Amino acid sequence: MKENKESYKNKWMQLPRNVVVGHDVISDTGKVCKDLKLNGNALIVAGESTLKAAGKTVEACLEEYGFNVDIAVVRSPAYDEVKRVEELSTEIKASFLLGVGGGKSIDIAKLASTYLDLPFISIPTAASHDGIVSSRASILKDNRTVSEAASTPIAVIADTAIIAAAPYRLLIAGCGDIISNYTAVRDWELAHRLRNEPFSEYASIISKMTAKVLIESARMIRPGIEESAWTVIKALVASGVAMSIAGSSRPASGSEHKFSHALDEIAPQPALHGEQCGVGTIMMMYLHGGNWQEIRDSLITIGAPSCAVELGIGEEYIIQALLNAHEIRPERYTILGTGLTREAAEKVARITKVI
Ligand SMILES: NC(=O)C1=CN([C@@H]2O[C@H](COP(=O)(O)OP(=O)(O)OC[C@H]3O[C@@H](n4cnc5c(N)ncnc54)[C@H](O)[C@@H]3O)[C@@H](O)[C@H]2O)C=CC1
Ligand SMILES: O=C(CO)COP(=O)(O)O
Ligand SMILES: [Zn+2]
Repeated sequence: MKENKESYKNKWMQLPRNVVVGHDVISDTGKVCKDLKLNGNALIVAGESTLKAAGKTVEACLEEYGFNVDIAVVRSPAYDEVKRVEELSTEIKASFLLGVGGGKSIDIAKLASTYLDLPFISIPTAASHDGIVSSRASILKDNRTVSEAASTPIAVIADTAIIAAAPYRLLIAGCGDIISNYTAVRDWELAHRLRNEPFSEYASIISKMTAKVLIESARMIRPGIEESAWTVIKALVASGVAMSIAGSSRPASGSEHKFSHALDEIAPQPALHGEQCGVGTIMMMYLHGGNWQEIRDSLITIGAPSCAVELGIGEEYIIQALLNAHEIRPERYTILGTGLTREAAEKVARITKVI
């Protein structure tokens, strides 16, 4: 019986073909696209500030190689933005998309290209998250973050000069997103033991290794230094590869991410994704009975937030997010189980000095 063409797509490990990292690699964008045999019309998907930081350069480099280029400026990673990008892509008969910016721009471009079945190129302008190469997109649906399967970029172009020049806070956020892999993998192992959830040794080892290497190099992560950008980008790429191998965000998203997503829903001014995940990791590592002090010390060494005050979020929102967290993606079992009591939430936040 001829297997349904679509079925293999639930089993594949989709990885990017070319990952280009280095000083001024952005000027190779046209060549990278030509080498990938891409032709025709390109659609750049970027935010306001990332259009200035890199989008206009990408446009010029593509036009130099004969591509027609259009630009979509996006704001929040919501479905209506994805829809708008899809419609524009269809209107201009785009043959490929390029996500230029932080995680939100990249996710919107990633998901729109998935729906359109078009090639997608990821051009991070900051090392702030590990969605750079992943086969996932985290999109807002009714104010709740949902993680969707998406097409892995066919190429990643990470210009370390641009990334090093981005606000240092973004690099620190990327470190937080990587360090969070420690508790994400512990949650995954727990779900495998308690619920026989499918588990990938390879993906979990790669994911833990990114956090270990980053923590060991915490002292050399500094603002404005391309070497630091390189170190974090390599970790983010490896973490994204772990997600692609697992075919889910499990290696990089557990209870600490549920906490961050819960904060996004209730905090008046959420902090950056990676900053919230870092603080969540401290508390979830405590719940796991692990070395939460090491996590906290590493975040402090890097200069990342380690408490509510440094996140700029009130204590009550931290407690409430801890109480709500288990309801985010309830099918994903973590150390939060069926939820914390208020006493337990206050205790973990106090003992770990988050509040
Ligand atoms: N798909 C996946 O596997 C993953 C997705 N994510 C998603 O990514 C998002 C978080 O990404 P972030 O980058 O933290 O948020 P973001 O996309 O909102 O970017 C943060 C801010 O940095 C600015 N920025 C980026 N590059 C800049 C530059 N070079 N110069 C000046 N400003 C610059 C952006 O304009 C934005 O204001 C969340 O929505 C999260 O859910 C996070 C991890 C994995
Ligand atoms: O942020 C991510 C990994 O760092 C993606 O995780 P989610 O699947 O929770 O959106
Ligand atoms: Zn994350």
